[in-house]
Amino acid sequence: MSRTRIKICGLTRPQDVRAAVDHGADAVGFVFYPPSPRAVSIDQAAALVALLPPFVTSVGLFVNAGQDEVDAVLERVPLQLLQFHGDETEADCARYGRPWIKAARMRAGVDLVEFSSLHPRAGGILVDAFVEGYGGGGKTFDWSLIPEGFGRPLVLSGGLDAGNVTEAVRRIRPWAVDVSSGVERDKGIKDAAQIAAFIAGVRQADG
Ligand SMILES: O=C(O)c1ccccc1N[C@@H]1O[C@H](COP(=O)(O)O)[C@@H](O)[C@H]1O
Repeated sequence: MSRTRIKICGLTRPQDVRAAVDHGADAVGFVFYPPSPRAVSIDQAAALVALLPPFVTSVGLFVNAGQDEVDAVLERVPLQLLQFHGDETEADCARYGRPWIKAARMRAGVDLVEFSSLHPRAGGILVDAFVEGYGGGGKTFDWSLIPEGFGRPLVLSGGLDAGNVTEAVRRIRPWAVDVSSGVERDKGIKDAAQIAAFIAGVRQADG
């Protein structure tokens, strides 16, 4: 069994990028969704991505962004993976010639297999709790909505933190986990000790 990949999302400060990298994150996420308290400008993101060493993936998160908006970011920020967290169609996501993952907003009645069939070219399906405002809500969802043997790379997110991630990984065995609120001391302000504890919690489940 390979180790669970870890993404730390919603970084806004150089020291938080360094903490994520130093503690062993595989990917870091930057939010390009203006209403989010974690939103970064293009200049800010370019400076933060420049801090990343090789083999740590830079991820750009978008919510129902226009093509011009995404293109403007991609022109200046070397993002390696796109995360579409809104109501984007497969065609919307495929426009940029970059790999992407697609978020499913989970609540009772959502059929993940059907959702997945609508996004056949996404590199993975991220599952997050349905919240007003699209994400970053620090809310868990009913993990039994995830079918056993899902069959595609699954990124588990939504309300994960150092206190629940070990159980989550043991139970779901996702390809990766993604966390934002659960490693923060304030919105957009990460806490190095919580990042370290979160990553240790994942590794404990990996065995
Ligand atoms: O982080 C945000 O502000 C955000 C805004 C809009 C859409 C998604 C957002 N973040 C993503 O939400 C999930 C769950 O986050 P949390 O750990 O529950 O806070 C995660 O995938 C973030 O990447």
